[in-house]
Amino acid sequence: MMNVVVMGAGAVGGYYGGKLAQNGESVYFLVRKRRYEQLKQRGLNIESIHGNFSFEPNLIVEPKEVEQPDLVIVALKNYHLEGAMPQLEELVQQGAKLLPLLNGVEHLDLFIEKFGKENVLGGLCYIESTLNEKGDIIQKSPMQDIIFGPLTTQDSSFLENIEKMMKDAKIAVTLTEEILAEIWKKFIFITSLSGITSAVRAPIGVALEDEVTQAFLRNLITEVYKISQARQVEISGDMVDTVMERLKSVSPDLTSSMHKDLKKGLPLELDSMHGYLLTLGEQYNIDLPCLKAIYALLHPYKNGQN
Ligand SMILES: NC(=O)C1=CN([C@@H]2O[C@H](COP(=O)(O)OP(=O)(O)OC[C@H]3O[C@@H](n4cnc5c(N)ncnc54)[C@H](OP(=O)(O)O)[C@@H]3O)[C@@H](O)[C@H]2O)C=CC1
Ligand SMILES: CC(C)(CO)C(=O)C(=O)O
Repeated sequence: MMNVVVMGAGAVGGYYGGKLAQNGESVYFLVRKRRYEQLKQRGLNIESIHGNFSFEPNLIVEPKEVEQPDLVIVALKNYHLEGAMPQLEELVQQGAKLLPLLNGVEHLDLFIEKFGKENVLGGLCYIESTLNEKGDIIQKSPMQDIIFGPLTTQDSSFLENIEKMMKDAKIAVTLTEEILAEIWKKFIFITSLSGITSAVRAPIGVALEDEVTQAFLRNLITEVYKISQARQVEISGDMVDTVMERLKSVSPDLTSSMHKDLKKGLPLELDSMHGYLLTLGEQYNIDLPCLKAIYALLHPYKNGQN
């Protein structure tokens, strides 16, 4: 059995780690002091559209508490990464491979540079989950997909074991050789969705109902797609139409984790998402008026209000 470390027992890590632990996998939740106290006291409680569950998580505060870590599910916010790097480094030195599920692509370059492609898998997730004021995880929409894959040659049985472990835990998982394209497809989707829902301060249905806002959204998607093409990411089909159709097909109540964080007064992953795209735009000399507008509108709130 694999030893899985979940770094970031929040809305994403707590949910997926919880599903694996519930299914009898060996899961360690590497947490900081405040979350340690909270989870020790209350346990990990997941209120999910797929069925509620609660359990006592196996909490650790130091990487050395795991004898042989095989896989680290990294589910931190991008702005937490710097503080977490020494522990991630320790885990990699102990033999673990990293599977980041963060939104964005900037962290991937950072991980590859620091740890080498052979120690990092590409990954992403589609899930709408959030923490309530007690630290419990709330999941109201059904998606719970993880897509992952190798960035370089990897032992295929290791990858298949991860896939099987997740499937057995009823996580909708896809193992792909095209992980970079999948990461970019998610990036195009999420920077558009999070940008528009946060700027409008409403779920996606509101932006789609208004002709002017819908047209802005389409232009926003087009801008991010252009950057992916400048980066030579292979994405087949009409990505702008695909994203528009996907946004129209989801519940009008769907909103982004960025919009939820904005409402809670928490910091936003603005620099690693829209800010990062603007940096790439400058590099490739692409005009990005919609992205610039989104970035400017959200900038006052990027460090949170608490
Ligand atoms: N929520 C969602 O619906 C989705 C989120 N994502 C992405 O997934 C990533 C994680 O998001 P989400 O789960 O919502 O974020 P949360 O804020 O809910 O969880 C992040 C967790 O990381 C913990 N943390 C921070 N630093 C450390 C550290 N050094 N060691 C251990 N734990 C640490 C925080 O704990 P504490 O501060 O309490 O110590 C917190 O519990 C983001 O990139 C997000 O964009 C992707 C898809 C959907
Ligand atoms: C849109 C969603 C919920 C899909 O995973 C997401 O990734 C986010 O809000 O961060």
